[in-house]
Amino acid sequence: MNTILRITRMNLRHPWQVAVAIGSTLVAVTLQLLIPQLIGWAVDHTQTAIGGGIAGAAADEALRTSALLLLAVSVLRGLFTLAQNYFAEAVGHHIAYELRLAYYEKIQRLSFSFHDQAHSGDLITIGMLDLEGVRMYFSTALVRAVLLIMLIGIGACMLISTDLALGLLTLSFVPFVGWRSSVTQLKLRHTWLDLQDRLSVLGRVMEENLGGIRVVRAFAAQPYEMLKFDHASKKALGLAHDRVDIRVRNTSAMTFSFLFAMALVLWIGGNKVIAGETSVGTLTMFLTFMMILQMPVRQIGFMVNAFAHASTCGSRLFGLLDLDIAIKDAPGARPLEVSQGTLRFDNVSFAYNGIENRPILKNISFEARKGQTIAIVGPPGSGKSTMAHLIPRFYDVTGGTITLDSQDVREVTLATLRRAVAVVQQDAFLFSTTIENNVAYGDPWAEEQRIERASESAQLHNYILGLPTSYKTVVGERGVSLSGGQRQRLTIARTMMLRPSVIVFDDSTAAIDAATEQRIRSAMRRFAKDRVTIIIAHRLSSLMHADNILFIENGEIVERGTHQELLAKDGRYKALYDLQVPPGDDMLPKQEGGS
Ligand SMILES: Nc1ncnc2c1ncn2[C@@H]1O[C@H](COP(=O)(O)OP(=O)(O)OP(=O)(O)O)[C@@H](O)[C@H]1O
Repeated sequence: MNTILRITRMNLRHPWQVAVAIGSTLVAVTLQLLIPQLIGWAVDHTQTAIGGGIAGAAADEALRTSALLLLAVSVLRGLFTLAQNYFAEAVGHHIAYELRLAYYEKIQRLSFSFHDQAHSGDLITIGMLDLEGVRMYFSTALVRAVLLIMLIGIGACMLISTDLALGLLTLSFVPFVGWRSSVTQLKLRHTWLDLQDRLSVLGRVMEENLGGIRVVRAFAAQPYEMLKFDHASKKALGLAHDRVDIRVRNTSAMTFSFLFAMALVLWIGGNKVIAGETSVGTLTMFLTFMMILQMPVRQIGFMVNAFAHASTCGSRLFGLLDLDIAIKDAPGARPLEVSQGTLRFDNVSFAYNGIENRPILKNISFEARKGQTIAIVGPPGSGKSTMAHLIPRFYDVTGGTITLDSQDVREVTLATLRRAVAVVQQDAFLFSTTIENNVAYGDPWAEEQRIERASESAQLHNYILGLPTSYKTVVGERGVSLSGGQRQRLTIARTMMLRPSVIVFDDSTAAIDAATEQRIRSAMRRFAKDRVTIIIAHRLSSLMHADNILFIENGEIVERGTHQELLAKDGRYKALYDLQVPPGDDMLPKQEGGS
């Protein structure tokens, strides 16, 4: 009920369109109620004229007048129905527009901990189908309710006041058809929700298949994938059959009860006409009214369903819109001001979703000053990426503090923090647009020369120039037309377009060969002078030049120091070094001593 009230209140934010839609409905219904009366009146007048022996001109006149009146009423009714539909739809579309923006904005702001658990397919379903359910509420539920209440209510009063017995007979099919249609629609709705679930499973199977099409082909898994799809598809087909079954059986029952009531009206009404208790015109009016009432009464079910549908869709949609955002600006947060550019981790601990008994990071402390390079190395799953994700507040620390120039990252505005901290992600995600747009993603108005300089530093410029449409080349979905290494270099160029105070390379050169990586590092030397650089890598050649190397194991720093200091310690780092470098072979690039 709260959801319905909330949607109604949203509709009322467009008062004049709502007023025109409801006003037009009222006029259209009034005109519709005139039609049976006009027909009855025409029949009676014509009959009186024939009975009085003045057939010819008077009967003609009566017929012409009623035909013209009928035409005028029908045209007017059509025009008001048009206005009703137009404005009711307009209200719905305005609401859909507002909700779509609010929904998209909310999804943009919801924190990573939410997105870690939500399925993107489900979020798209809420944003499309549930939003559509709320959009339809005004025209299919509210306006239809006004129309049906008016039509059936006023019509019933008119008929009963004309002839009690015939009136009750005429309306006798209304409760049955109204009930059957509501039950049917609610049953259909139930199966519709099931069908939605099954279709979204089907969507997920398809989405996953398309996303992993290379894996499917490489494993020759098409038959298995077909089987999976067929299984999900058959379930949907079974439900679709059930729905047709429910609909057909109920349509027949409703049509039968209507025709049965009509036969009764004709029989008893006919007897009344013969007995002189009522006129042929009145009987015609009753029968015409039944015809007019048939469709709206069947729509009672649609209306009941529309209320239920709007309520379910609305509660899902509002459930998401009302979610509290875990990571947002603290009250009174100030813009981050960077002068020295010193990053500090002070006794930082972290656990995903606040699950304290599964800590991912424990008591991490280190400091990095402007111009320094910090490297993080350690076994897979030891918490390296997690450390990087805490700096721009993708997640909040569960203990300790992270500061940038002594300002706690939780106390500055998110917008300024994220401009100051750039992360080149492990997963090189590209948008399906041109190379130029991808590089300039963080600064869409950047001049061409800057885009080219960033691409040059990322060792991609020459490759791009060799493409037929150079920087205007479209990279395909997720950058599918580029190699893994090219994608990574493009994401490096994209980040170099920004001027962050802290830049994190999260295993972002893993797909780039060592020689190209070295050239990128040389090109970046000037860039690195003005900021803190954090390198996360498994390949020691990517990080051994760092000023400070942190070796992480099980979320703790177990060793720290420069490359030489760590080798001298003869601990975990040295063991990893020995694995990667054959004894006697020195990997440290001779021309590079530092960052
Ligand atoms: N979003 C998440 N929700 C819950 N647990 C997570 C999430 N991301 C990572 N983890 C867990 O946290 C631990 C550390 O993950 P993290 O990605 O930081 O490791 P890593 O050292 O960067 O690994 P790799 O070298 O393989 O990239 C892992 O055990 C992982 O399963």
